[in-house]
Amino acid sequence: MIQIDSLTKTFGGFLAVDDVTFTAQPGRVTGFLGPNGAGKSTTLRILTGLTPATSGSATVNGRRFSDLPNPGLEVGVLLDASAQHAGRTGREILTVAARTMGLPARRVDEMLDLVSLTPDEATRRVRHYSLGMRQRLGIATALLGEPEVLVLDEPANGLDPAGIRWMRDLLRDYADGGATVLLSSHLLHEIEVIADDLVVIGQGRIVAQGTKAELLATAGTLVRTPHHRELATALARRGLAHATASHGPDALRVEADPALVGSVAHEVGVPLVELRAADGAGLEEMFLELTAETQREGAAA
Ligand SMILES: Nc1ncnc2c1ncn2[C@@H]1O[C@H](COP(=O)(O)OP(=O)(O)OP(=O)(O)O)[C@@H](O)[C@H]1O
Repeated sequence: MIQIDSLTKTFGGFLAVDDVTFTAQPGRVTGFLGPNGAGKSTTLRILTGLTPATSGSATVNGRRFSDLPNPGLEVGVLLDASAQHAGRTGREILTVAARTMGLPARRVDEMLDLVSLTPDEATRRVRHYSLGMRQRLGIATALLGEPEVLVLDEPANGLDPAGIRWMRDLLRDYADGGATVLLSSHLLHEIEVIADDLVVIGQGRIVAQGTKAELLATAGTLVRTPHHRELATALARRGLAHATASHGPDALRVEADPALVGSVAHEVGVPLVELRAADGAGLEEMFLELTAETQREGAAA
């Protein structure tokens, strides 16, 4: 289990992580989501002992990373796949890591096999690896000690669609085996399919968290009508929050259930083209709205 408790980090006067609290549970994949610069990597770097916290705490199985006697056996970490020693071969990197953790040499071959790096690729120097191969090697290193906890920063970076599917299945199986899996991404759809729980961060602060099902439920209702202005006015009169949805100029996303939205439309005689619970697309919009202040392109403005 991972516990982040009132975690705060400032760089000079800049507040990068602001009183962040969440847990990632065993047997579940927790997606840590937020736009660029939201504070995800900083949180994960504190969790894995690479950066000190300004205040608050981050623990793995109840202990700080720096207090774990043999961290690789308890927590597998993949933060920056490009940070691996470029002059070593993939096999050498795994062999050194296995020795450091006191693991038998056969684990190296098992891991190479697991991440589908061929014997030829394993003897190439990492500087000649593609980003996808580096991610695979990073995953192999993280899983070497069969840790109960996995922490991965943007693991899908550089992977092709088949690689993304492979990574997703691997992490799903790992969590199904009882492990705690925490992974970050700035792309909702990348982790929406795999995450059981979501923690959404924007400008260093948690803006939403819960199970995916809960967050989907709060994504509200998608409604389409040619008379969207009249409907918007009627919804506003009832105090129901709504926003234009990206499904088209005639679409609204309303923070209420479909039955209520339908009855408001009926009251004001507005015909509807579509009325349904907002799905993943609704979640995407909610994510954009929640983190709007940190969207550089003003995507949700
Ligand atoms: N060492 C540092 N010194 C100063 N500012 C930093 C430092 N590390 C991170 N920051 C700032 O803290 C903020 C959060 O950065 P962080 O890397 O945690 O974001 P992120 O959510 O991981 O973003 P991305 O999706 O782009 O990786 C950013 O504004 C970043 O510039």
